[in-house]
Amino acid sequence: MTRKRLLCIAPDDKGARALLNEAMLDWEIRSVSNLGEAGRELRNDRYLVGLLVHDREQHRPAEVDTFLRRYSHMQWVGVFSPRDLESAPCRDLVVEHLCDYHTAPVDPVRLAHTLGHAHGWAMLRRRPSANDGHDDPASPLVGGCDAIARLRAQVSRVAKVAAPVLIWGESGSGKELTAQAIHAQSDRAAGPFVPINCGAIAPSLIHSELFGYERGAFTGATRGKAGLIESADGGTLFLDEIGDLPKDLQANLLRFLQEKTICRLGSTRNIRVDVRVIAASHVQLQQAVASGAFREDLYYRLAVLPVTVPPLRERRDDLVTLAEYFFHMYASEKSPRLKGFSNRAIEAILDHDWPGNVRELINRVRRALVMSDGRLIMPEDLGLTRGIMAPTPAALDDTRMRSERRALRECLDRSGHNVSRAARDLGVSRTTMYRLLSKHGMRE
Ligand SMILES: Nc1ncnc2c1ncn2[C@@H]1O[C@H](COP(=O)(O)OP(=O)(O)OP(=O)(O)O)[C@@H](O)[C@H]1O
Repeated sequence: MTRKRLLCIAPDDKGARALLNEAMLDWEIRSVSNLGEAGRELRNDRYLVGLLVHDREQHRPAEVDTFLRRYSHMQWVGVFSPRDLESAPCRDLVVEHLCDYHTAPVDPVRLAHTLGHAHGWAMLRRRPSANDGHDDPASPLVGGCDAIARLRAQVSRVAKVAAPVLIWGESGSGKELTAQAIHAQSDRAAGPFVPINCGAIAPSLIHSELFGYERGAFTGATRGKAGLIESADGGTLFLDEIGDLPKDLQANLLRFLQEKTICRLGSTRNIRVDVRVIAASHVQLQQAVASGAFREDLYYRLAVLPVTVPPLRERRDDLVTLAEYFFHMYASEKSPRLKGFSNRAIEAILDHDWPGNVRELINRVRRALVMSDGRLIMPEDLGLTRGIMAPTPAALDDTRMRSERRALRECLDRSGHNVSRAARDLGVSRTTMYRLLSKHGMRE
């Protein structure tokens, strides 16, 4: 049997030891003297139960409130002097955050009983999940499923070399986070990570944004300015939605990748820049190459190390881990009474197809933190009650997308992933089939 662990926050260690006597021999107890130390301990280690011995001199109610909000996934028991409990802010702390409290002088045997009870509750509330997503605390990519383990392994491998990386994945699946992980594990980690979304900048501005300009290069250029490539010197440049890069700039980027120099707009001087390029796209670039929208030579330059981020629906084992991770990440936005997800909410999360991937999950969890007024999040707080909600145009779209995706997947499986045969079975042309596959971000 694993030992029960307690984090005790008490101003003096002797006082804490006196409280936690022989009745708690089966506990592993760590005692700290203030909230700062407690925060450090909780960032490094996991506890289910905490004991707060309140000290009026040291603990400002607002600070304690912020601290307990942050660690609201734990069960907290408090010890207060009778005088403390006369003050309204202290009483609020008890009501909002604690599962139980004792008034000093404390009976150690009763306290041990309360803490045991709190531990029992904490164990009941804990959901077994894939390593709680902590099997590699150094990686920002949360999740323990095979697909994420493979992605983490790929990240470690490509981080060791300097060649360009091309990340493919649906929108919101974690491409930028993957790029950040590669940068953080590379020998450029101390240098800058500069992201740019090629689809979000007006085509007329991308050139000067990427390559910079000299004074007088165009009307209004009263001063010269370094571009994003230059500002990433010594680090990593992340080019998101690379498929949206205009054709003329594709040629400039290719030249930069080949020669490692850039030339600012309005200048003839080449500047040497040491930058690793990671590009990302939510569409299959091969199709853009086939249609002539993307330069083939640039594609092969960028795709030296291809990395695929799997969509969330292919990481079902991680859904609960991720939902709980974001619940805690945004815990400061919730009412302290809200303790977690109801079983029905978990079922709804597992049942949903997540077309918007991890970003959609974050948005739904944050919405639920604000909308829920009970102790547990319900499916309706997440906006995941299909039967009850009036169908909106967005919901209809969602349904159509889902059935299209299902039909595509089934046909492809039946045809042994032969696109021509799957297209025939569906009664569509091969071109339409490729368009559908691209629309749904499915690779074949
Ligand atoms: N495995 C993960 N663990 C924790 N957070 C994640 C994970 N994957 C994605 N996220 C979070 O989800 C959000 C969306 O991820 P990100 O921006 O990396 O997606 P993207 O694929 O680059 O999206 P887009 O294509 O729209 O630019 C971010 O807040 C990111 O931190």
